[in-house]
Amino acid sequence: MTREPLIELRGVCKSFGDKVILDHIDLSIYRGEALVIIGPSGTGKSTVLRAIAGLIPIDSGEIYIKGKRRLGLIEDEEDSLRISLVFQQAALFDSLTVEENVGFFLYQHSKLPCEKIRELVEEKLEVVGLRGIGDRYPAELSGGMRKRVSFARAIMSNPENPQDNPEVLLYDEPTAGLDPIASTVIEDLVRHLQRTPGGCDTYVMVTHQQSTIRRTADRIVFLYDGKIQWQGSYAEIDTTDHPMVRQFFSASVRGPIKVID
Ligand SMILES: Nc1ncnc2c1ncn2[C@@H]1O[C@H](COP(=O)(O)OP(=O)(O)OP(=O)(O)O)[C@@H](O)[C@H]1O
Repeated sequence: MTREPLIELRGVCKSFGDKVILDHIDLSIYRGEALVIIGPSGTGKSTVLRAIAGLIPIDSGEIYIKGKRRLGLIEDEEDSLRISLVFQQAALFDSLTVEENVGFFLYQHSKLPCEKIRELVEEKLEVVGLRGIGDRYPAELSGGMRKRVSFARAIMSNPENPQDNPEVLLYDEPTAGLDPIASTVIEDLVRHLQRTPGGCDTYVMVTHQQSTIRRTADRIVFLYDGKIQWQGSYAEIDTTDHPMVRQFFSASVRGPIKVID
């Protein structure tokens, strides 16, 4: 029996001006998968995430969500699954409390009583290990805590609309700028959310950090020059003789990847 992907990109192309960023990308994401996209800076990794999220239009190709072709952007139509994006910066509203930030979607889009929303927020804060901080403001938190608050917001769901529960999380460099220990906390949390009811079992992540790749990837895709150049597991990084992967992980300036000055 063939599994149907949750999300499928077929021949996706995207240029900015005359710069081709994605050149006929084919990529399938299956339920329960932990997919990590790697590659040199400026190669289009975040663009892939934003295309999957429906935040930017693609020039050509097709994106299928649970087998149904997406025709516009996320704001134009209802996807049959909710995709949540966790940005590199936690992107919290500074003037709102943690509780108001995490519950933002429900305060805006549901008729649930405030008391119920507060309870749901507290449950999600507990999942990310931050119980009892709902009254604080983002400025009072460390960078790692702010990230975890943004994770809680991403997995927020509405019990009145279970179809709104996030089924895919997109993480854009969740450990960028964090020290190694804070990174470990986030990496553990990513895996924890994947395995915990009330979390989200499928994710696609972009990261540059080797520890994050090692600890959070089931499958890795290597993007360069508009194309997926290589796919494999973390263990296969050590054994592959693919020249781009070798160059990337040996941090060499010599090889097929052009160094941008
Ligand atoms: N909205 C936009 N308008 C014009 N150019 C853009 C836009 N978004 C991205 N780009 C360009 O597309 C290229 C790919 O950007 P993208 O952010 O996807 O790369 P990336 O692989 O995620 O990079 P990094 O690892 O540095 O975060 C870059 O050259 C970037 O400047």
